Amino acid sequence: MKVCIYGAGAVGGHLAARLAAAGKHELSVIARGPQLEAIKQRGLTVSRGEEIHSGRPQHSTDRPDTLSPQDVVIVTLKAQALPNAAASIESLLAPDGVAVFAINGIPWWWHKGLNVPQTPLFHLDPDGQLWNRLKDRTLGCVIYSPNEVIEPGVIRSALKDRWMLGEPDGSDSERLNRVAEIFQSAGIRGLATTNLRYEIWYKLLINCGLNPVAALTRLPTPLMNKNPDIIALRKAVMLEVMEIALACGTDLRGKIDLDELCTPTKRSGSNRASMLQDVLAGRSLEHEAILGVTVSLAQEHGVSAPRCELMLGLMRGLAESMQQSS
Ligand SMILES: NC(=O)C1=CN([C@@H]2O[C@H](COP(=O)(O)OP(=O)(O)OC[C@H]3O[C@@H](n4cnc5c(N)ncnc54)[C@H](OP(=O)(O)O)[C@@H]3O)[C@@H](O)[C@H]2O)C=CC1
Ligand SMILES: CC(C)(CO)C(=O)C(=O)O
Repeated sequence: MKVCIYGAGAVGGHLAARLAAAGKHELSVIARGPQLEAIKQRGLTVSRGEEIHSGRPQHSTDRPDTLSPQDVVIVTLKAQALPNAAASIESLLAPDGVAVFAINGIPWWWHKGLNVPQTPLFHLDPDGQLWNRLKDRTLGCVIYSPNEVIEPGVIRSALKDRWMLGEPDGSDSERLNRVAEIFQSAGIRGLATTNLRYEIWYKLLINCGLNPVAALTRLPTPLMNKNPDIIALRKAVMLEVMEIALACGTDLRGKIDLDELCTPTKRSGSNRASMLQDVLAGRSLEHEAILGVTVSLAQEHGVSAPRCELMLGLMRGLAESMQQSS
C-alpha cells in the first residue's frame, strides 16, 4: 500500500517512525522546516519507555503535489490547519484512497451520518472545503497516545497506545479494516470500531479538562495531577462535557472514572499536553475544535456549561495575545 502521513509532527512522527521501522508499506511523509530536514537526513525515531523504533520513509517532502496517488493518507495536522490542506489531501488520494483524520476534538465531519442537516461545521470548516471534497473519503481516528517532538526527527511517547478508527456513519467497512491492518502491521494498536462517536466524546472529555488548563498554567500533566485545585476544576469541566455528550446522544455516565483520569499512571507517563506544547512553541492553538464546538453543541442543546464557556473565553484571549506577540 502507499501510505502517507500528512503533518509528521508529534503524533504523525510517531506513526511514521513505527510504519517506517516495520517497512511493510511504501511510506511518504509531509512535514516542514527543521522536522523535514531531520527526517530527510536521519529518518524518524520514536522512543516509548524501553522501546525505540527508527526508520526512514521512502519519500519526505513539504510539497504534497510531488507525491504519487496514495491508498491511505493519515492526516495528523492540527484541526485549524485542515481547511487549507483540504484540496491537497483530496489530490493526494488514489481513486479509492481514503483519508484518516487522527485529530483531537469534535471532527469537521461531525454531521456526516447524523440525522441533522448535512452541512459543514462552521467553526472548523467555514467554507466547506473539507466537507465538499472529503466527506465520503474519510475515516476518523481517536488517539490515545501522548507524544512530543523532543528534537527534530525524534519523538518521545508514553506507553499508552490505542488508536480507535471508525467510519463517520458507524459502518463496518472494508476500508476501515484495511486501515486498522496497516496500523497493526507496524505493531501499533489500531482498532476498528463501529462507535467512534463514543470514543470522540470520551477523548474530548479528557481534552476539554486537560489541554486548556495545561496551556494556561503551563504545567506538565504529572504536576497538574498533584494539584487539588486543578483536579477539581478538570473534574467539573469533565462533568459538563458528560452532560453535553448525553444531550447529543452519547451516555458516558458510569463508564468513566474521573479520579483515574486525574491520576498519574505508568502508561500515561510524564508529558506535556499538546496545547501546552503549542503555547511553548508559539504555534496556533486548537481550542475551537476542542472547546469552541463543544460550547456550541451545549448551546444548541440547551445544556448549561459555564466552566467550558469560561475556558473557551480564556483560550480565545490567550490565542489573541499569542497572535499579537508573534
Ligand atoms: N501530541 C500529543 O500528545 C497528542 C496530540 N493529539 C492530537 O493529534 C493532532 C496532531 O497533533 P500533534 O502531532 O501534537 O501536532 P504537531 O504540531 O506536533 O504536528 C503537526 C505537524 O504538521 C506540520 N505541518 C502543519 N502544516 C503543515 C503543512 N502545510 N505542510 C507540512 N507540514 C505541516 C507542523 O509543522 P509546524 O510545527 O512547523 O507547524 C507539525 O510538525 C492534534 O489534533 C492533537 O490535538 C492527540 C493525542 C495526543
Ligand atoms: C490526552 C492528551 C492530553 C495526551 O497528552 C492529549 O490528547 C493531548 O496532549 O492533546
